[in-house]
Amino acid sequence: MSRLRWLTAGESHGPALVATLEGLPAGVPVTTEMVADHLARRRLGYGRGARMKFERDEITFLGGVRHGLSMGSPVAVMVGNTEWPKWEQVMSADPVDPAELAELARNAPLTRPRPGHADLAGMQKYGFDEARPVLERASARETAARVALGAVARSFLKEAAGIEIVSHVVELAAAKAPYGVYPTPGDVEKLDADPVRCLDEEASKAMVAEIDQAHKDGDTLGGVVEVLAYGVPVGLGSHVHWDRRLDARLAAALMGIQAIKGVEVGDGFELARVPGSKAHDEIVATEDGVRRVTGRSGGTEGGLTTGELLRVRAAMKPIATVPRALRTIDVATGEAAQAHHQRSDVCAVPAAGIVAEAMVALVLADAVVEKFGGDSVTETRRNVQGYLENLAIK
Ligand SMILES: Cc1cc2nc3c(=O)[nH]c(=O)nc-3n(C[C@H](O)[C@H](O)[C@H](O)COP(=O)(O)O)c2cc1C
Ligand SMILES: C=C(O[C@@H]1CC(C(=O)O)=C[C@@H](OP(=O)(O)O)[C@H]1O)C(=O)O
Repeated sequence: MSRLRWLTAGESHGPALVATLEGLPAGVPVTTEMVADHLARRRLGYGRGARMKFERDEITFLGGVRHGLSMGSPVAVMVGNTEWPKWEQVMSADPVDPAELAELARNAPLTRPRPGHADLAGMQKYGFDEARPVLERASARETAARVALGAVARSFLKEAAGIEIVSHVVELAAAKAPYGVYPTPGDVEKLDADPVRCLDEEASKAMVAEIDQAHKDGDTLGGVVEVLAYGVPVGLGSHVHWDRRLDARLAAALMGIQAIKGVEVGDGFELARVPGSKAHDEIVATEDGVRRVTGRSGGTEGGLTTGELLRVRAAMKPIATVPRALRTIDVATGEAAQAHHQRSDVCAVPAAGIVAEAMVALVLADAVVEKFGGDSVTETRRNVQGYLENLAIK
């Protein structure tokens, strides 16, 4: 069961986000630059709103890392919000003079909850009369903290087991990339240079056109991202209990990303539409050992990794803050109203792909530590190698 523990805290317009990762072996290369690179990738993507242009992610390690290597102690990282000076009173931890707050337009009560965001249900559940205390934490700003930890997790995966993670956008509204084209780690630079992180040029253009049209229409869009993990050894996760199943752990982690409403492992829902003879991956003996002729399962069977390419997809619903605002009620009066809207992303599917990579990295890192242990990454690597060399069936 889980060996790596991780938590995030912090609000969208608070001073910073913080994240901790406990259980990481010592000796994992971890640098501020490494985290900054992944946070910069999360900011990419055609269709993101104004905030992405002016805000910066300021990274500070607070613990767990020394001279570029993890020490085995909890890793703590802080991602500063450079927007903070504008929000110091609105989001102050300590009480602020109500007269001073009343002067601030930014602090106007958000009483017209947005359909599709956490606003209304959060206000009802926590007993707030406006949405600010809900949306501050529901916001996907929090995903910056996950991506920071994901950067650490993927460094561990590479060092311990040679695992590498890639993601791409496969659908954006009605535009689709050709099915069955899987980018490799060598394609990451090209993917990151594409406005929507799609490998296929035609599909990329169609996706950009979808975003332009939605922007003109005052609307928002969702899409589907696919995450691939190369080099995953056979036997992560387990068939023996539901919460040890790696497919279940991946699905929960991906579904835990804001706005993700569907997860598929391998061919997922499509497998329900074809007979068994076209659904499973036949097993053959090759010079490279036991292999599968296809990759429909997405690299897991019975909750265990098979040693083949791990492949999961996540479907993101359209952004909730629709510029052509949707119908709602003003909770202060009970009257019909239009949902509050100031600024927002038109589409954040490319960014969601980077967050999905981080979630897959954290789940796989947990599963590697669970199976192979190790207080240092050298020990983990030795255990991985020893296991693979001694597999009874290769
Ligand atoms: C990377 C990313 C960026 C997002 N940007 C916005 C945004 O600008 N405006 C918005 O209303 N929702 C945005 N969302 C979606 C909301 O965070 C999400 O819909 C909300 O937290 C409610 O959760 P739920 O959609 O899972 O029900 C974004 C999500 C992600 C993953
Ligand atoms: C700040 C980020 O994403 C935010 C996620 C988000 C939401 O509602 O989820 C709403 C927007 O923030 P605001 O309402 O302040 O414009 C996005 O910019 C980020 O990803 O770093």
